[in-house]
Amino acid sequence: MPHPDGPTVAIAFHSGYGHTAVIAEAVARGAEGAGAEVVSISVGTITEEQWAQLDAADAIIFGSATYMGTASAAFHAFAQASSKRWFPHAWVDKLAAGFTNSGAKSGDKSSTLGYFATLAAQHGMHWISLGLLPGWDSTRGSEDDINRLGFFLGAGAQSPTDAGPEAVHTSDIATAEHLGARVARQAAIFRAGRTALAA
Ligand SMILES: Cc1cc2nc3c(=O)[nH]c(=O)nc-3n(C[C@H](O)[C@H](O)[C@H](O)COP(=O)(O)O)c2cc1C
Repeated sequence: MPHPDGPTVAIAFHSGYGHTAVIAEAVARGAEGAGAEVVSISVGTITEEQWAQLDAADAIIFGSATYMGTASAAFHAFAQASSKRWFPHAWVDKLAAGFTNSGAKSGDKSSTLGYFATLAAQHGMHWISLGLLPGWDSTRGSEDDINRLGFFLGAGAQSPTDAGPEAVHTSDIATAEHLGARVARQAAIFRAGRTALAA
């Protein structure tokens, strides 16, 4: 349930074949569970009303499948269209975070997350990292550990290329829920801080 004075977290994502959409839903669940109002926007079909929702959000979480070592073409088209917001510094001081999903365990997902962080910096946003230690990095670990792929910049997920969205890994879903909750909490802190400073 959104908290009445809670932050608004927007998720701006692209998923060509539905796997990354499962991760986006998990991010949304996590943010909602932490008291945020959540707006999920599939950027390939973004409308003027949805651009306005991004402008009004406290935080924007960027998400895309990794295609050819970066975000999808549809996500890049969205990012380039966001230059209209860059000119007037419309998104400055919002919080930002990111998630991606790909076929290989690595698959150059770091490159996609790094791109999201650069996009956020270009807009003057504050980047929120994943905030988890790596899972599955010792003999006691397993692929069921949260953050099993060991990312720091954001949430990473791996889905087999020959299976549908139902095969998205439960650990990656839990990791994405964590990211959504963390961004919602940080956004609530920023919101409360701004209110306190303005009083
Ligand atoms: C055009 C294209 C490029 C891809 N490039 C990569 C890549 O660079 N690294 C990787 O691990 N997987 C790559 N994949 C696999 C996708 O990332 C993977 O299937 C992912 O689950 C797709 O997510 P989606 O269903 O949200 O589109 C690529 C797939 C396509 C269609």
